[in-house]
Amino acid sequence: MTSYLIKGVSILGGASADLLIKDGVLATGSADGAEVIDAAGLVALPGLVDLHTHLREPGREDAETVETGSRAAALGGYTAVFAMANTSPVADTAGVVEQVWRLGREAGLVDVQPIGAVTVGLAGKQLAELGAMATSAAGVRIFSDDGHCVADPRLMRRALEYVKAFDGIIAQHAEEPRLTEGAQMHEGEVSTRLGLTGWPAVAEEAIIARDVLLAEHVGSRLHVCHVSTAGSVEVLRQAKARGVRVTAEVTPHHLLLTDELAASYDPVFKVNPPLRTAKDVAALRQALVDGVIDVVATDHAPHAVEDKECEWAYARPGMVGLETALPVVLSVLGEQWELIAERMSRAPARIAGLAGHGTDLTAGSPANLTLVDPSARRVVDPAELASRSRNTPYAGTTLPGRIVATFLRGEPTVLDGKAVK
Ligand SMILES: NC(=O)N[C@@H](CC(=O)O)C(=O)O
Ligand SMILES: [Zn+2]
Repeated sequence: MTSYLIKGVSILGGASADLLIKDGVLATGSADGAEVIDAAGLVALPGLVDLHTHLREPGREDAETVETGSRAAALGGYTAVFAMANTSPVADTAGVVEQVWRLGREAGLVDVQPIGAVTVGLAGKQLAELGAMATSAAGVRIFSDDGHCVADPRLMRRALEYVKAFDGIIAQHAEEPRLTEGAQMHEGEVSTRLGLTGWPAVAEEAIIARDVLLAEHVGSRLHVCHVSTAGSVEVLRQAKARGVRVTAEVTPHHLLLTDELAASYDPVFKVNPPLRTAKDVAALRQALVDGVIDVVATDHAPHAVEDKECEWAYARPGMVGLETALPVVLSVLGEQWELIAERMSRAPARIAGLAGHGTDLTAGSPANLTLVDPSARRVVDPAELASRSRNTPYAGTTLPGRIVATFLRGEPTVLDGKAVK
């Protein structure tokens, strides 16, 4: 195995230092024979961990595959991603989660950890084989019907009870379906002006409020996907203060973009939950700093051209995000490297119980890390994305930061800003 000496790097914004990688781990001692990487001006972060990625395989390999999504992830500085279960067939059996897990291993660019569905076929009627997925080779710990809400409270309670036995997590896409029928965007001033049916903030907040009570009652772990409203933040703040075992994520796009963008009628801005108001964006940013929101998760949602380049009403919701997540977060938080490492690497690894990721880059830990050039600026060009899909809301936008290199267990997956395979 090649050894690497990363010279003159700033670890999490600290003074310039050298990092030695030997046999896949961070090491001390002689750097003889090591390949030298000049990292002057670069910042080293633990490899990023994404709790919410849609890889579309099996079923929609025209939009993304485990391999193309893994490459996009590595280029974004990620060393692990959690693959959502809304594939076709749905990842609701040990067989499908093992298939996704195996495809991830074969691609070898990031650790792909499958998320299992909560209900059979995401239909919200009957619990899936959670235990069989947990004990499968994929070792599933997180379950989600994401794309759909587990709306039936009795089913949600049962799921929380079931996973408690093995300290599993139910990740909820919080959307009361009766309140979002026909919804095209956030319900508010802009939706009224545009004449589009709205998804009210309360449709998200009501489910989060219900679920934190259920999680508290059961004593089990709840994770809230893509929190998007100021009211949700307040519900979470209160629940956490009471000691409820709840964690939450926010996407980069909900930290930056607002519902005003829907006025363009460009479906690239159509996403679930929808882009909200500037007031919501401000509350989400504050919650991320406070820790009421634990992690940034991409909700990378690639879609084929025909599903996005059509009329707003017919377009599928979702945006790609793996390759722009860190630049967007940098533009929002600035160079707060400790905070970025916590919210994009350590906290997600800790929540998921993912060993070897989100470490503090000291000798002995697996060399899962990424090198970022914070002084670089990049104009986002959809044509340059490694993802098989092009539905980025940042086309033509200048974002700070460039991912220069990523290492997975000491092997480079990205060098000089390019994927190595
Ligand atoms: N976020 C989205 O708008 N879409 C996601 C599903 C989801 O995360 O809810 C998708 O699978 O496309
Ligand atoms: Zn969702």
